[in-house]
Amino acid sequence: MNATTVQVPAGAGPEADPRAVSRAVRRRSLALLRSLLRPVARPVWGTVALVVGAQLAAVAGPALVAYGIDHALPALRDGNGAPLTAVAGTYLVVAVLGGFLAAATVRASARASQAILLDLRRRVFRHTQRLSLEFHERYTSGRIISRQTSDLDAVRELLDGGVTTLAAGALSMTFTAVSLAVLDWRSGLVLLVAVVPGVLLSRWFQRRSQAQYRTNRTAAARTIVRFVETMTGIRAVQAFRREPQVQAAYDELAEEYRRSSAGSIRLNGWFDSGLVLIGNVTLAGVLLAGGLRALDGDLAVGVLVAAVLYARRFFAPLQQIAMFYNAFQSATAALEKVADLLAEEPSVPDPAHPVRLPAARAEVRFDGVEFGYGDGPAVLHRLDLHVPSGQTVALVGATGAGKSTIAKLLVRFYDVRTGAVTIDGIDVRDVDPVDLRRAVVMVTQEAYLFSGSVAANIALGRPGATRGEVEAAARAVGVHDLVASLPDGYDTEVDKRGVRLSAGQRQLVSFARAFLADPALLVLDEATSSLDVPGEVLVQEGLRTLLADRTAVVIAHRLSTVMGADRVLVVEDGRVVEDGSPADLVATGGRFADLHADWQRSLDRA
Ligand SMILES: Nc1ncnc2c1ncn2[C@@H]1O[C@H](COP(=O)(O)OP(=O)(O)OP(=O)(O)O)[C@@H](O)[C@H]1O
Repeated sequence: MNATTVQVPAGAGPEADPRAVSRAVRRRSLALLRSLLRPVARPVWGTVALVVGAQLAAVAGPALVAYGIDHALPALRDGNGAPLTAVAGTYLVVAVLGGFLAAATVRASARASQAILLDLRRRVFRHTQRLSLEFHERYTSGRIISRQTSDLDAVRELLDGGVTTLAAGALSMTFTAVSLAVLDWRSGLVLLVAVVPGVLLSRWFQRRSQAQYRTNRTAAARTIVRFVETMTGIRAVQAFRREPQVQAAYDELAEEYRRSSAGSIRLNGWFDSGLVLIGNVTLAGVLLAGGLRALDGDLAVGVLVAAVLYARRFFAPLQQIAMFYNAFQSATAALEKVADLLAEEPSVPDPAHPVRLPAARAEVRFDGVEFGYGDGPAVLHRLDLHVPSGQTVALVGATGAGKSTIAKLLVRFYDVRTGAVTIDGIDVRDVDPVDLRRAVVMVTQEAYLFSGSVAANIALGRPGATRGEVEAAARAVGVHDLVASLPDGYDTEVDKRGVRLSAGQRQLVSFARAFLADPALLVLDEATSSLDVPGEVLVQEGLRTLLADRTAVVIAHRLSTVMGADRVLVVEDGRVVEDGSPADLVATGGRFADLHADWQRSLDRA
């Protein structure tokens, strides 16, 4: 989906009326805006007052000039300098005050806008993190990055001066027109006539730029999404030598982005030129009409000068308004998309009445579990399973059989369609999320390490763990010697700038992390990649320590792991087709016995 497509609100089906959808989207983004403004109401009102003050000060200038020319100068000629001193002093005070108010406006609006942005940035992160795995599989990382970067940037651009410029521009035009009408209504009429082409030109620009901006945003979003997706999959790109094709596709998108940006610059150019033309013609009109009347003695010279100054001022803000109108549009679109993201509900909601599970024994049951991903076909079909506390169960079966799905239901990455998954007799949907996270830990194949030290990565298992506890966990799973041999020992950085650990080493670090977490139920997706023999032995020993004294469900890829388990479940097409101790299953013959024989043969060959 591209960046500007209006997304269907949560719960609305594909048949929803598009107008109702866009109303819902707008309502949501307005509600978001209101909630963002509420905490900064005072600075916002302060900014409004400052903008009004600054514009009043600015509009007073020409009126003072008119008074100076028509009254103060003649008085001076008659020997009375007081009016001129007064008007010059007032002019100076107003000018200084105007400058002060303008500076104060920038400060006040920056304070409010930065507070709003901080709030929004935090909300987007907190919310995205809270959303369930199902959302993250659906919403590409490129789109999430767009929300956090270009969309928040669009809002920032508007808030950083855009809103105040728009408000100040509109106020300046209104005040100028009113002042001119009060000072000399005939000159005001000339201005009124000039407003007609001005409005027509602005309407034309507004319509064109709306379309143009949409094209721009789509092109920008497509470029970002393509970039992120290519770089995320860079291994596959390089492995399959797809660089030329990927480059060509990206070049095309970048060129489209350039073309649409050039289009909007051209449009702005036309609009600016049109405004300058209308402005100059208006000025000439005011000067001509006023000049003729001044020659006849019907209009004071000072008023004529002030009228010319007002006419010059009138159209000036339109250019800025036009410039920020684009920013305004893109910020509105961005805010809609961010509001849309914030309206996403986790598909795995926290329980309304959480049940505490302080000391889990981790007796696990699947009772008539049916499950499928999203609206897709069922992957598990009425699965019944009982794992007593302390048992190690190995799940084996062909790829796509449903092993990982069983594991993901245990840690509640997803909720079942029917039936229930229980731990110690409590439905996992009702267990207090904090207790569930403590009781059930999943170690995934990829053994993801965050940037930071090895110690910090192990300590993730139990926040607040001491260095002694981290080391003890590392010793237990047999990774201590390895860590100690790294350049900075436990403080060695494992991010891109630091040491790169091998797949087996990462696995051991993730075992240490899980050991430290000490969950009652460990769910482990064993790595498929085979290691060299010493590495393999280390990992197997680490695994044995990790699995001891707890309930464990292991998606096993190694014969040694399977044979070390208390029980083997053979999964086929979302059903458990064999269940028993490894030795019994080999003895009775069947799928596992065949699998065991295949495994044995491949080991003999190796
Ligand atoms: N996120 C997902 N969205 C939709 N379908 C999925 C998703 N993950 C898995 N599936 C489907 O569910 C079925 C079971 O997949 P699962 O990953 O549980 O199999 P598996 O036995 O763990 O396979 P493997 O050994 O290859 O990891 C497959 O048909 C797969 O296509």
